Amino acid sequence: MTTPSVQRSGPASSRTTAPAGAAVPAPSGPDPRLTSAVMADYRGCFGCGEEAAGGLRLRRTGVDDGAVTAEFDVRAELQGAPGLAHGGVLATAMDEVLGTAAWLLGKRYVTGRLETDYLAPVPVGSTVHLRAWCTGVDGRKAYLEGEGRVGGPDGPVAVRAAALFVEVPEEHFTRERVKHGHSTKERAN
Ligand SMILES: CCCCCCCCCCCCCC(=O)SCCNC(=O)CCNC(=O)[C@H](O)C(C)(C)COP(=O)(O)OP(=O)(O)OC[C@H]1O[C@@H](n2cnc3c(N)ncnc32)[C@H](O)[C@@H]1OP(=O)(O)O
Repeated sequence: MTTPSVQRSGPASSRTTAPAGAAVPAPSGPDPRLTSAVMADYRGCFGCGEEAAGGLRLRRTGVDDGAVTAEFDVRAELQGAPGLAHGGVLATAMDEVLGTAAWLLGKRYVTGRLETDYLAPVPVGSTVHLRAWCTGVDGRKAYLEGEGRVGGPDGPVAVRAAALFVEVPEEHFTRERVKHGHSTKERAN
């Protein structure tokens, strides 16, 4: 994935900045291992799942200039201050689109660190247009950045994020389910 030409108005912290010389891999699409029964089902995802009634219902829209694109509508139940999107909702949206960009690196990643800058209030009723891209991979660590704009894909940036994702084995997901008694078949029941 090539790093797109976006302007940043402030640096990520040292913990979310790729080290000099870190490779920026091309998006390879989901690794076949990610389509296992454990990893394939995101219907209940708070960020993107169509069955998560109170969730963001973020829609992935494609890849543009090396960045993953997505959008979501700020429904009334996603507000914090009256009439404005909750900051945690915007952080969740950034996590989701950054996670999608990490997914396209073809391995299993989880968020290790997420940094968010809030630049402008986001009104209820607006659509947030999101982009995320990888700035480098260093061993198990993938560095990603992203932004959310309002008023259209080229509108002003309202939220910006930088993150470190860490590659994990599939057992990362199964061992917690086993520990807490959740079955992968549970959702079908
Ligand atoms: C097309 C279809 C698409 C579908 C797409 C679906 C997309 C879904 C999108 C979903 C999106 C939502 C996504 C979500 O919400 S993921 C859910 C939220 N995240 C988690 O639950 C993760 C919880 N944390 C852990 O499990 C462990 O702590 C991890 C796995 C992260 C690391 O524990 P582990 O024992 O395995 O490894 P390690 O500790 O040796 O660390 C390894 C390296 O990483 C460095 N490090 C670690 N943490 C930090 C930190 N905070 N700042 C800076 N550095 C950090 C560390 O120094 C080390 O570096 P080095 O010493 O090697 O140099």
